Amino acid sequence: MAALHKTIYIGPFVHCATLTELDVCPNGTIGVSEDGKIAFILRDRQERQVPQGQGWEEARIVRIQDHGFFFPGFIDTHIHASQYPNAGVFGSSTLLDWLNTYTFPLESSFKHLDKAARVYNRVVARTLSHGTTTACYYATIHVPATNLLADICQSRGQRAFVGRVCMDRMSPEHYQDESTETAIRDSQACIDHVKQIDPHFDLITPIITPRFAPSCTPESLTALGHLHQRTGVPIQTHIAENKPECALVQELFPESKSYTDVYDSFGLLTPKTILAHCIYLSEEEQHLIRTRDSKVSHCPASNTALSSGTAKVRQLLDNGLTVGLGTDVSGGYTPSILAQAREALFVSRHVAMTEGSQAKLSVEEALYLATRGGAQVVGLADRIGGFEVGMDWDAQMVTLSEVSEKSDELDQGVGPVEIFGGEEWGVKIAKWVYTGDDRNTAAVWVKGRLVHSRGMFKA
Ligand SMILES: Nc1nc2[nH]cnc2c(=O)[nH]1
Ligand SMILES: [Zn+2]
Repeated sequence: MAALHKTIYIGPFVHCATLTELDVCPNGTIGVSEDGKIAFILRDRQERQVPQGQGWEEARIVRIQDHGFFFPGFIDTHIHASQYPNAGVFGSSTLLDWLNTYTFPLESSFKHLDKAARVYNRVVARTLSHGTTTACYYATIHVPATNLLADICQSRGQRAFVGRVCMDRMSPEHYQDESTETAIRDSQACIDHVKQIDPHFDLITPIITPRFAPSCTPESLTALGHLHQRTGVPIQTHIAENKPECALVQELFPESKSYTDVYDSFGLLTPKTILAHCIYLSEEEQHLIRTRDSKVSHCPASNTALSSGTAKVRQLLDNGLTVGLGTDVSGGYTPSILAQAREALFVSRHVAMTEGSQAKLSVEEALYLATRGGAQVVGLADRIGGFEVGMDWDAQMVTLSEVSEKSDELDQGVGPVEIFGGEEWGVKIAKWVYTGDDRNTAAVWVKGRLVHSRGMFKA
């Protein structure tokens, strides 16, 4: 479902021009046609020239309130929808014991479809409320629940990549694929389901999801490589997240040169592969990923929460890798990509404490990773991540309100960003990134369809 009506969005808009530069248009007008695509962009309200004779006279108008602006929707390149009930629950665990203690028991409960329905409806609604217009979801091993997640994303209007998790070892027997044959059969069933509900993958795309190398036998990795080759469906997995995990991979795949080489040797390192974490990668591995044009999902909150390590994002970027942000719920504690931008900024400062100040990311760079970078990671850079004519209107309305005269009264329901008037755009954006939350996300659209709204915008 798209926009249904021509709509003209009037007010400031902000998006990323390059990795290091924002494009701020304080007096913008953006026309979005019925198919949800941007039809025109005018940069100066005084000279506004809406196209004549094409029905734009009757278009709906959406105006920005207060100190707000339109911003591209966020792209979460790595999130476990099934782990949402555990967001914030990780204690002092690290990856491998966290999987056994918290994660497998929760995920295995998704054999009950009523549980899946409750959690998946909530996580899609919640991520939309944080401005996430595209999400790359890991579900569980269960076919009915995974298909239900695809259905829910479609009906709620979120653009999504939905993956049935493949794993046939190193988890309780009741929560693993019985065999390579059943793993492939079940993955194919989930691909077929998406083909049925969205034949051209306009909104929902299936994604082949080997959990990570230790969870998969060489036989199933081989078969998943073939499945990718046969179907062209993208791939997502984890890599080099934690030191004991890397040691385990070396032990399980002694003939492989590296963790990256494991995926490469099974045909799983392709331009359509999204690799989460990438903390402990040698220069050689980064070079191999670059050569294969595989993509990186940086998950800073998760990497800190599970004390996995600090990903060297500056180095990854300097080595020519394509990087987006992932919440990695529930390794990560929040479904907010705005929070990931903030966490990425802080993690880069921790890296800078040992590697030098060039490691620090800027606010502009963090926002780039959250939007354009994410769009490149999911292979949709020509459709989402910025505002250009011909791109889809996947956008959020951010509202920042000015502190009132009676500054001792806190307005209920107004977001936490404190604007005092006279702030320049760079300051406003920095305040949003460092102090904002979902209360500042007034409305969210995917392909021109309103998929979330709150507060004043709702009236
Ligand atoms: N963060 C994270 N890493 C993993 N590695 C294998 N499975 C997982 C998972 O569920 N979350
Ligand atoms: Zn993960």
